[in-house]
Amino acid sequence: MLARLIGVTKRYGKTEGVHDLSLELYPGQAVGLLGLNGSGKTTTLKLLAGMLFPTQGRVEVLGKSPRENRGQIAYLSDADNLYAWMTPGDAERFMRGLYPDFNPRRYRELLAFLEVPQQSYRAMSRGQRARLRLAMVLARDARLFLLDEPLSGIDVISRDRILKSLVLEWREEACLVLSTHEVSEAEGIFERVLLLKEGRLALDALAEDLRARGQSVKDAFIEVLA
Ligand SMILES: Nc1ncnc2c1ncn2[C@@H]1O[C@H](COP(=O)(O)OP(=O)(O)OP(=O)(O)O)[C@@H](O)[C@H]1O
Repeated sequence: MLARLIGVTKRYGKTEGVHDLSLELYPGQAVGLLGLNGSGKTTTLKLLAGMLFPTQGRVEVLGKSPRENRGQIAYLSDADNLYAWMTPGDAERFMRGLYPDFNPRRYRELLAFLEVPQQSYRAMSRGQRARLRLAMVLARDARLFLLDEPLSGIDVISRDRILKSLVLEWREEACLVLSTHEVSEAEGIFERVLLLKEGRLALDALAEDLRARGQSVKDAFIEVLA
């Protein structure tokens, strides 16, 4: 097992971000984290990344707290948060300085695959910015990848191409958790889907088990929300 949440509740004052959440993540898995707006996806990813502490319960990454294993975790927030002057080359130097596991060769392959233009962040479109931030994070050799709505702003044709390539060629040694509220996007892509509803884990299923039941991810989603 690579990471787990054990009975985790996170409260923000009176609001609950997640409630009594338990789940286990394994190497080689590409997991789709689904849910409506406000269902707790970002909270879950931040708890796993060690950016939030549980109000109750425990989070472990490789048997330690996420903070103790920070070097093994690659987290991509949903915020548009790079320096305006940074070009892809500057971003490479920045990441190399920060993360010993940053792989420059993979980064350059990703820049080409994601068609990131060689210009400053400020001059990029929203989708181009999302592509650059994705390349920066995926170029790491971390064990746990936590991507919060990484494709938001990217056009629908490219989203499909990027997601398929990312998930279907996922690395054996690492686990990917990718959040999206676009349920249709998860169809036929992820081997496992987690569905959050009002901060609770409403479904944790292997796609093949859903298929065996004759259910699509969307069917399961609608059933859970009903
Ligand atoms: N900093 C905060 N302060 C107060 N409440 C918060 C905070 N962050 C999140 N929440 C609340 O926690 C709940 C879960 O939010 P979260 O951002 O985890 O959902 P989400 O599934 O990522 O939503 P979205 O799809 O809109 O990004 C929501 O009710 C939200 O209002």
